[in-house]
Amino acid sequence: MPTPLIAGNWKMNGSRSLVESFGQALGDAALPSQLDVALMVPFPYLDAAARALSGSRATLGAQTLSDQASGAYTGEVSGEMLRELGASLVLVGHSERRTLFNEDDAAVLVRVQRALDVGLRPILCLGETLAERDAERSEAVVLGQLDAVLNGLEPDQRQQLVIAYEPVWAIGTGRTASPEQAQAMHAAIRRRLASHAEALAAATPLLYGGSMKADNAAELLAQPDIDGGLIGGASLKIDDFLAICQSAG
Ligand SMILES: O=C(CO)COP(=O)(O)O
Repeated sequence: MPTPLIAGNWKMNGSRSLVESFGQALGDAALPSQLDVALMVPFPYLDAAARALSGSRATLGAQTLSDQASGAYTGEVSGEMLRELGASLVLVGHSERRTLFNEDDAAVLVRVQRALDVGLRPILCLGETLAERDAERSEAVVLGQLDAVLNGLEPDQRQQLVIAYEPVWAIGTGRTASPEQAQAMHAAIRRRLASHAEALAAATPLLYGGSMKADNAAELLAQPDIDGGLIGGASLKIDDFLAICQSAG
């Protein structure tokens, strides 16, 4: 079974002082021994976060990366730059990137490949909209997003993936997927991974995201195929984030 991972996605929130507070609190916290913790902070805070988290077990991640390695792409940030600033993880294909920034499956695959090229571990985000769930297309949509990446990678590259199932209708809405709904999708993802290789299915961490909070985390994390969480809003409050970390122990 993969080591549980709790990753906080700050999105376009936070501040330099919040970075400092999290570094301090995560350094002081008695975290469960079998737990990986990560914070995905906005680009401008990566450098400060690398320093602030250096006395803690938490690793550092970014929220996206350019589909180009370098060059005349004003405003973009390359995977190599993220590595240089101390990131080891990067979100790819978050539903906000897919919807608001028009990143389709091909764009997601290129970014996964760019991340792998420079040694960043991609957290590949998958999820269906409410309309797709209501039309009973959830599994087809999510597995389609997954296949678009798996089929573009070599077997050794697939082993680097972390996968996050984040139903779009549960993100930032306070409406979480039920443990049964989340487990069912995670099991479907696990089966699809197993169709490539049993070892891949066994080793890939599958995170749930979407209104995961201190008071519902334990029930979600108790599901057999949920290996951790990708936390949005609750990752901006240190007490809530630490409580979720404790639930994963
Ligand atoms: O999008 C998310 C994490 O990437 C989930 O956000 P919330 O936890 O705020 O619903």
